[in-house]
Amino acid sequence: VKYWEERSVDHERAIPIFGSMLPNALGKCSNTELFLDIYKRHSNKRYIGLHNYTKPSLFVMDPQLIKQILVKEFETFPEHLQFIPTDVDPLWNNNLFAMPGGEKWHQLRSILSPAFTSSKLKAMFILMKECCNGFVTYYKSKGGEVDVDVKETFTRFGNDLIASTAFGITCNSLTEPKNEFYVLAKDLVFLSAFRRLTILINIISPTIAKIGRFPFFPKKTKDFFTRLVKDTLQTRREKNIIRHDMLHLLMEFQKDNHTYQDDAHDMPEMGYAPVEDTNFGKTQRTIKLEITDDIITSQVMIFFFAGFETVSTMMSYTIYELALNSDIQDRLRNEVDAAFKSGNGELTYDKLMELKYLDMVILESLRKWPPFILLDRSSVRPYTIEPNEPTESPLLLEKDISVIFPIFSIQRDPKYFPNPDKFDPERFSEENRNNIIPYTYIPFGAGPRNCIGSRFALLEGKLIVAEIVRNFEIVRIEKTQVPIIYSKTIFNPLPDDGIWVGLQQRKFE
Ligand code: HEM
Repeated sequence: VKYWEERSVDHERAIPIFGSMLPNALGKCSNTELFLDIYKRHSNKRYIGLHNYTKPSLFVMDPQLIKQILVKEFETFPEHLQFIPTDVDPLWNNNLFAMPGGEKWHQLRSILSPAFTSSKLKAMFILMKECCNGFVTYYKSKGGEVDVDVKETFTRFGNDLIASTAFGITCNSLTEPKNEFYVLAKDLVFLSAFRRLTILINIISPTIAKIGRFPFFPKKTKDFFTRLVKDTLQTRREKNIIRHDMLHLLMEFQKDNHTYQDDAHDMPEMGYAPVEDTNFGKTQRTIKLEITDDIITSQVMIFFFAGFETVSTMMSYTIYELALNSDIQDRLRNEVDAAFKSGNGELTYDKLMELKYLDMVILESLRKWPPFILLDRSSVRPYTIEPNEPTESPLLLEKDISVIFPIFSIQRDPKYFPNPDKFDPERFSEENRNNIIPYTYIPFGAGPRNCIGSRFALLEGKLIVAEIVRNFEIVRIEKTQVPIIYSKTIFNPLPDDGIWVGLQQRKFE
């Protein structure tokens, strides 16, 4: 616990085992509040040291330094802190997120990137629309006004959407709430107390974690999804089935495992560029990695894992803010209604992309409520942070040091976003967005390891929000929590009792 003191770095107090995390470990506050408090105590500094339990971690708050570590020094900080030892659960360890940042990750990232270009997203848009229609039809069938826990319902919607676009499976978790896919998928994504403990053991003592060999995914769910992917692959191969989803794209790559021109430059201008562009992925690469069925399974699992909770959080908070801000809702509805009208009652991909106010609303939702409160990186070689001022000294970071970037706190800092608790889409108007200080808005991360699914997530989020605003008035009800009381056990900024709003069916002449 003297790690930072010995290096004369300003730091948060730490105690054995719990490090700087005691208030959360004792259930006194949520993670969101813990990190927000730490940030507020030190927000005039570039960085401080803290202890993530026993792991010394550098807590970086300065946007310039964030850029330096995430982008310029990517080769020094190319990976995340490992949740479990690298050889314990291949299904987890072989996915893009968990993989250490070497050549294998580079190659896999290059292989997967084309799945998220505009042409591929456009093809998947049709599948997304089917899921949206299912959602709207379900709530319309209830008639009048319904009270909805949007977190729960978007978790179901997000499940069906990613089941369709990644796994190639059709399910309706609203009309069949206990379908096997949904029940097991929740098991996969939900971090039970035991799974959280295994992650913690790996942070506190990687040696014990290596001996324990606790897998990341529960066996039953892992077996179910592995079998499902294998069976789907086999059926498609036998019957030559083509469905425009991620499984199909991965199968195509498996067949033609050579060189391709990464068409990342074909990315649509999805409103405000969610991440800093880098040159990575824009050059021609020769892919040597063999895409086995197991590698395919690992990737669809991570798309599921990474895109299920995050997207449902983004959509829930957007709808929640619209319920609380009726003026913003009305303005958005006017824009959406006009788009439906010009498409004769249909919302096309191109029309959706043109909706500027919708873009501003979603971006502001991701500012105020980023689904991940932190980003992290680990170093693979020593690195020195040079001083910025005469009073500072160089700081030598050793190999394997963990670096944390408090996205939630930065995006709620009044220095960067005045009146930060106000939901104000104008921050992202065409004139204003240029004034946002780079690296103070990074809900999808930044640098080569940014979120590969950001455009997919924005498309999905925009589509369902537009459909809801088109078909329902969103209203505040008694159960709508203001302010939100964060759960002390869920890592990210969510309440324990759901996010409630009322949906009133609109009447069209
Ligand atoms: C609103 C929704 C989402 C948010 C806020 C989000 C956020 C993030 C963040 C913060 C990271 C880490 C970036 C970094 O460390 O710089 C990440 C990584 C990742 N995300 Fe997302 N994500 C979302 C949706 C999705 C979706 C829908 C998918 C897949 C279809 C996805 C797949 C991934 C993958 C595979 C990675 C790891 C990338 C790599 O390490 O190369 N995410 N996401």
